[in-house]
Amino acid sequence: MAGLTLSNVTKTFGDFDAVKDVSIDVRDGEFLAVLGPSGCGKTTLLRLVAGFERVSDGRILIGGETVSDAGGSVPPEKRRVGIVFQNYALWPHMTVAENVGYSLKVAKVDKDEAKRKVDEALALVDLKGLADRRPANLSGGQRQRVALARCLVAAPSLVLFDEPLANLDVHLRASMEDEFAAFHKRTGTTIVYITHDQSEAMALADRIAVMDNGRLAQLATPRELYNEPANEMVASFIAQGIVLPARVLSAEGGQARVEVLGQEVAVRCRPDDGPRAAASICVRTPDLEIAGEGEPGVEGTVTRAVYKGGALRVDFAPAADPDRVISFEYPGHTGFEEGARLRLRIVSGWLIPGGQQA
Ligand SMILES: Nc1ncnc2c1ncn2[C@@H]1O[C@H](COP(=O)(O)OP(=O)(O)OP(=O)(O)O)[C@@H](O)[C@H]1O
Repeated sequence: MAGLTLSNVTKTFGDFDAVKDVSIDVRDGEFLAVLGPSGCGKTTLLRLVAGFERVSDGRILIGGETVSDAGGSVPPEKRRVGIVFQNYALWPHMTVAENVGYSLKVAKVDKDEAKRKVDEALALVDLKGLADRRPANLSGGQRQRVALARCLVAAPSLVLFDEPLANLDVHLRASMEDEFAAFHKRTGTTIVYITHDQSEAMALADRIAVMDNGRLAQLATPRELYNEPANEMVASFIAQGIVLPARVLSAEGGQARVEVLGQEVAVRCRPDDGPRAAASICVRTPDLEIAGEGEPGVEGTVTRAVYKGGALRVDFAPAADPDRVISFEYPGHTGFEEGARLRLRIVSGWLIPGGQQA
C-alpha cells in the first residue's frame, strides 16, 4: 500500500478552475472520504489521481513518487490505482471469476498463479462460493463486491471509490457500509472514497476532505467537522448546522461570550480566537432548548412543524429577524402548532473561526 499526496493541485478547464489549489496528505492505510455538493470537483479530483486528467498546476505523489505535475503525467495503467465505480462496469458475458481475473489474463500471468490470486481476491470480499455465477444473477451488493475484487486482484497501491453505493437501496447501503469498513480494517488498504452522502463519509472515513467550489473547505476527522467547522460552508453543510450572525464580546482559552439575536450565549471557540464585531456561530439541535417561564431566550413564532417519525422538524422565525428561519428537531410528536409563540434558548454552539482557512 502507499500514501497519496496532493500538493497545491489545480485543474482548469478553459478559464474555469474545477479544482483549485488543493493540498491533501493521505497516510498509508488511511481511509479518506472526499465529500461535497454536486459540482464541487470531487470527480475531477478522482480523475486526476487515477491519471485520466493531468494537473494544470501543482503535483500528485503516490507512495512518494511524483505521478503528475506540470511537466508530465504517469499514465493510468502504470499508477497501480484501483477504481471501484458506481455502476460496477462488469462484463455481463463473463463469470465472476473471469471478471475478476481479466486483467491477469491480459497481463499473461501464469494460469495457476492467476487462479490463486482470483481466489484470494474473492475470499477478501467474501464471494468465494459465487465464482461461476454471471453478474446478471447477483444482487447489487454482490456486484459491487465483484468490482472490488477485480480491483484488488491487481494489488493496487491505493483504491479509489467513486460513489460506490449511489445505486443501492437504503438497506443494502447500510450493510455495504459495514462491509467496506470491515474490508478496510482487514486489509489496511489506502482508500480515497468519493461521495456526496455525509452519513456514509462519517461512518467510514478516518478523515473527510470537504470540497466547496473546487477548493478544500476543511480536512478533518468526522467529529472535528461536526463539532468545529472551519467556516460557514462546512457548518451549514454538515448535519444541516444553523449558522447565525453573532458579535463576539469576549473570547479566551476556547470559550467565548457572544451576542446572538439579542441573547448573550457562551459558546466554544478556537483557543486563538478573539473578540470581533462581525462573526457567526454554528448551532445544532442539541444546542437549543425551549425557554421556560421567566427564562431568557429568543422570542419568535413557529412557522412550520412536520412530524418526522420520533421527532418534529420545527421551523422557528425569531421576532428580531423573521427571515432567518431556524430549523431544529424536537423530540416527541406534539407540542408545536403553526403560529405558536415560544422562546428558544441557545445554550451552546461553536464560534466559526474568523477569516481563517482550514
Ligand atoms: N471536462 C470538463 N470540461 C469542462 N468543465 C468540466 C469538465 N469536467 C468537469 N467540469 C466542471 O468542473 C466542475 C466540477 O465537476 P466534477 O464532476 O468534478 O464535480 P462533482 O463534485 O464530482 O459533481 P457530482 O457530485 O455532480 O458528480 C463542474 O462545474 C463541472 O461542470
